[in-house]
Amino acid sequence: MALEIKNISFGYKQDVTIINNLNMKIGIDERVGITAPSGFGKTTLCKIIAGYIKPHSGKVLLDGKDVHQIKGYNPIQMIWQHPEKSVNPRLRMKSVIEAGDKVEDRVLDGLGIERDWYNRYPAELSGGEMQRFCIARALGKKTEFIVADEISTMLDLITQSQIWTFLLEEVQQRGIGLIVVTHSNALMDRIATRCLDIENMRDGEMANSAIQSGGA
Ligand SMILES: Nc1ncnc2c1ncn2[C@@H]1O[C@H](COP(=O)(O)OP(=O)(O)OP(=O)(O)O)[C@@H](O)[C@H]1O
Repeated sequence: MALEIKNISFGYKQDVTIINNLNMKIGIDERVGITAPSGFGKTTLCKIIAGYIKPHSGKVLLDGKDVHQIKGYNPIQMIWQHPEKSVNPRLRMKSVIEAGDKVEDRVLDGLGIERDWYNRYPAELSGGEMQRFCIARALGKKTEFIVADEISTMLDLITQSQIWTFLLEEVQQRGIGLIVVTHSNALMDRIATRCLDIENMRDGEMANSAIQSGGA
């Protein structure tokens, strides 16, 4: 199982290209860190990979299948930087978590999700509690890849550490590929088996050849 980004180009305005003919291949056994300066297009790339934005040209393929054609549960799950923006504010957390694939109790417990949070609305949870729900929701049984876009930036260090310890163990045990965007070198060194600096990737270059980062 591999994720292939093939000749992807995209811009929000016709005359401004943000992503220009990008190529990369990521295996399910990899944890790939993506870096670039602010505003360079990391979130945009994450949204394209997870199927939220269609590229102007090129394709994202999961095991050879175009991810933008996949119907039903999306095996490429994105976890967003701002969890409150990624849930419907009018739904109680029980409905939020049940809207996706079945999430095992082991995952809920591992993330420290208390069951009495289920009856609350998103605005009644802290940012850290909400992010735990969003991570659990992304870990449905049919998930093959997780795209984590700055998911712990707003959390305190203890919560960051708890969440990453669980998430890392989970992806390694279940064989889920991980794509991580972070500005933290320490986190990158802890998590990534490979680091891609998309700022320095030349037009059409295969990102496979980018510099290696330390493994976790
Ligand atoms: N929906 C949108 N419409 C128009 N322009 C957008 C939109 N979303 C993002 N942009 C612009 O596209 C560029 C890339 O944004 P993106 O959020 O992908 O960058 P980033 O590398 O993730 O930044 P950061 O590290 O600050 O989160 C920025 O200049 C941003 O202003």
